[in-house]
Amino acid sequence: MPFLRPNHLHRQFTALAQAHGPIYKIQTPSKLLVVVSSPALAREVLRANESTFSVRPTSIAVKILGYGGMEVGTLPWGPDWAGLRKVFVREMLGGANLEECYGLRKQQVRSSVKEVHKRCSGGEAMDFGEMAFKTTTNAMLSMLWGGVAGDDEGFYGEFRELESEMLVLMGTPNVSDFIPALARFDLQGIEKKSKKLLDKFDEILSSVIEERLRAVEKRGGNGRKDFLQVLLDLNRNGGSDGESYVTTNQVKALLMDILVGGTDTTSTMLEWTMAQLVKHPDAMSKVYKELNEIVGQNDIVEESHLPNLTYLEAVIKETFRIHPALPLLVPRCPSRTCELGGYTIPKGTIVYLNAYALHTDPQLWEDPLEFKPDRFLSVEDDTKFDFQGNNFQFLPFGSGRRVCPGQPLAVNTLKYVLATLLHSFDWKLPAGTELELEDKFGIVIKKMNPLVLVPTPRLLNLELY
Ligand code: HEM
Repeated sequence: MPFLRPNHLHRQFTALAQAHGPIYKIQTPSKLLVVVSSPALAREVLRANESTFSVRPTSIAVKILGYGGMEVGTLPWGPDWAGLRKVFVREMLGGANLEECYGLRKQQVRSSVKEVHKRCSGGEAMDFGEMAFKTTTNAMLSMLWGGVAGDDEGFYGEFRELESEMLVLMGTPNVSDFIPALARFDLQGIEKKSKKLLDKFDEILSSVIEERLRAVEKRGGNGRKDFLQVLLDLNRNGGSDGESYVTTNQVKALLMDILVGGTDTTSTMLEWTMAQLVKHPDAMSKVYKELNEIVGQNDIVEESHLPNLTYLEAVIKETFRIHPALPLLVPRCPSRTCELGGYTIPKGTIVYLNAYALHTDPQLWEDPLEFKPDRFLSVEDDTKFDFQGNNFQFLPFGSGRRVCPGQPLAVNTLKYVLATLLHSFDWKLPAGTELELEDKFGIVIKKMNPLVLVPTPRLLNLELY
């Protein structure tokens, strides 16, 4: 334990697997951690024994900030989790609903293009990651509650601050979690800070809900079917199956799932993908060629173009392979003592699946640390390396019954925003600067230094901006 370096944990876990094999344990003062790093063992955890491994370890901060452990990510496997997950997957992120929200996403993405274009005229360099975060957050917020607050700079700033505070609290190792006897002293103040932070989030969510209820009462409905309205309808009437009723706190917890689970992860991947493209001009030229062929320079990118952008998809997959946003996925816990790889795993052990180790294993991938998107094009069966975790060599969104339910939304948003920003602008490093790809550890693995780029318009028709 004292030898672990939090800043390089996924790489250190990978090196330990090379020395000690695909399953090993780390003993902390009160918890046993097990790290798994082979496709065969990942399959055992995520598929063969998935009902045993469908519980997540939780922490004091995560529990408080998830409305008392009410959100999909922390609920233990069982009817409550299954009910909420069904609402999430079918009612909110189901294909038809995602399509219905396209107009809302598009509005936000086009407004980012406008803003970048405005800043282009002076040859200004910009922090690409910051812009990616803002675009993604606004796109998500517009789907959540119609962008009521998404256009508001003050709200955006406040949200940005609250979210990063939340990630810090969730990611800080808490003595109270490791030594429960000390929990009542809250030595690091994490419990107190988490409660205070939840109050702030709750104030925002309550006011958004109240505002919507007032609007609906006044106008008899505002005609919009964003996620908030879907949830409020379920809160009032239940679902079409006569079940799927959600309480007001569950509505808030589900909104938090998207706000916190969806924005930082997706925008971080946008930044990494752009960084890899800037670093690899050959791949960048191929992306531009594909955009010219599929979209053309006299049109704008629409989501209907996305299925045909196969090279861009390969670039995105290759980026997920080398820079998985959650390299250790979200840990699991066996609900009973069981066997894994010939070892006994006691109930309650924290099991990490090291996706980074699987993604960079030289036995599984040729030149694993090289950026080669073409490797995803030469796969005959295109479901082989899908984002659903059907191949245990490639697990950026996990796999099995607890696979990331936001995956379709995340990949769609990532592709759409990236295709639009690339189609509209050329992106270069400011003169005299160099690009490095160092990362920093956190709940989400981000670039250590911001990606600063200079955009130049590439479309001749100015009306397209
Ligand atoms: C690039 C973006 C994203 C990445 C890399 C990512 C990755 C993951 C991973 C690895 C897991 C754990 C899966 C497992 O244990 O097998 C997960 C779970 C989850 N993700 Fe995502 N995610 C992303 C975007 C999103 C979005 C957009 C949402 C919401 C709209 C979301 C909501 C969730 C939730 C609620 C869970 C918990 C599911 C459960 O425990 O049943 N994620 N995500």
